Amino acid sequence: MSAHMLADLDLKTLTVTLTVVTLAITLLLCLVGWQVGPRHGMRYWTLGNLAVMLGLLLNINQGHIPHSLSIVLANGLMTLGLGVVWLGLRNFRDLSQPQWMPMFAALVTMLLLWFFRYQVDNLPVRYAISSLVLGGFCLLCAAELLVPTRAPMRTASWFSGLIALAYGLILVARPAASLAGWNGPADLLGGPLQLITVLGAIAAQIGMVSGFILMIHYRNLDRLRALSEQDPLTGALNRRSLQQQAELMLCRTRLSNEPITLIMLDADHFKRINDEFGHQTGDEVLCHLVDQTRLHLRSRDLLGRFGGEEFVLLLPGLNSLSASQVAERIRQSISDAAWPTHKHTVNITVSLGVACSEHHGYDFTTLLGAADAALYCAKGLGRNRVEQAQAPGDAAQELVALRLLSHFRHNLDV
Ligand SMILES: Nc1nc2c(ncn2[C@@H]2O[C@H](COP(=O)(O)OP(=O)(O)OP(=O)(O)O)[C@@H](O)[C@H]2O)c(=O)[nH]1
Repeated sequence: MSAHMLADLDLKTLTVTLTVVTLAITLLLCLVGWQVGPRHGMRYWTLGNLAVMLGLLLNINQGHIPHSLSIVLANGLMTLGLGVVWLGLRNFRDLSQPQWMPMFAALVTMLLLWFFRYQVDNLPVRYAISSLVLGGFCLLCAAELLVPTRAPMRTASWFSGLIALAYGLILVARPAASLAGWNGPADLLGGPLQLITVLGAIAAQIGMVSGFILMIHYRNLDRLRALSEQDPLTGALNRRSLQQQAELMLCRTRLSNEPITLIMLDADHFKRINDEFGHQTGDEVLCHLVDQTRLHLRSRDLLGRFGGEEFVLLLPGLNSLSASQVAERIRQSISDAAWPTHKHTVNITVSLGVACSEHHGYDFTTLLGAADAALYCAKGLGRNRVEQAQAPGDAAQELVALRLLSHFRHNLDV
């Protein structure tokens, strides 16, 4: 925008526009808040914008209402509003929300403005105080937004954060510009820097609030995705997404020619735990099994609930020997960690079958079948043990015998 165009703009019209934009945005936030409920900081953002809008309304009536309202209270409300927006961002990130801080900042701002209006009438100092406090809160908002997060949340959060940072820097630079003599006392009420500040405020309002709404949208998407992918009881992947993610992982490891191992884990005599302690304890034991298992997994490993008390693990990059060692550690830690309920201590063990791509290839169903057969061996050989899958064709008859033995022991409950 050229200096001529800027000179054609008048501050009052721009400030009225900013007030109307803030009002529209507050209404929009109310509507969004209605849909998403009180969570996600939305209530703070709506209240914050409402306070900023009331402050602007008072401010544009300068000359028609007393300065105690149009300057002192107006700036107090704007400070409070931006502070409350900052609280909303902390609420969104599940951080503590020191509610005293915006109120304290607003009170101090009002006291100082009152002093520099009614005791010592000094416009540049008032200008510096309001710029520094409002700019400070914008920078605090930027600090909450420009944090490492995963895509696509990062796009929305950093978008808002960069806007808050840019606008915060403009605001705190204003007193410096005055000190440097770029903005004389006459310019404070309508000079180019003041016009740019108000234009910037309109853009920042629209940009930041659009970013907030996107942030809520991405968070809801994340939650929906987690709901559709996770087993609601244990938090492990559900069977459908286990299969999808396993097939992708198998494809990738085949292309990179890495080994990958599938482990099937099954709780021993789980029916007995349900019968003896009740289904609720049974459910808690399943969660405990998953927690214990996770302790031995890396972030890239997959853990899914295949059904009932049966879980599948996929360990990329591990051959059968290393994966069997992981399986053994899981078995050991579960059998060592008795599960204390409020009434009893439940001892639980697991059996595990291990099948590696080295012998069984990269097809999910084939690996699963091989690990399942190894699991049957582990059950047939007395449970609470790890068995490696036989190479294909090695021991078909032996497997049939072990399946029968496993069924027999299961029926006898030994
Ligand atoms: N509490 C609880 N129980 C479940 C859940 N899913 C399956 N089960 C129970 O898990 C038990 C599985 O029993 P079985 O298949 O006979 O196996 P098991 O008793 O563990 O015996 P082995 O596997 O042979 O050691 C059944 O009693 C199911 O009702 C669940 O989500 N919660």
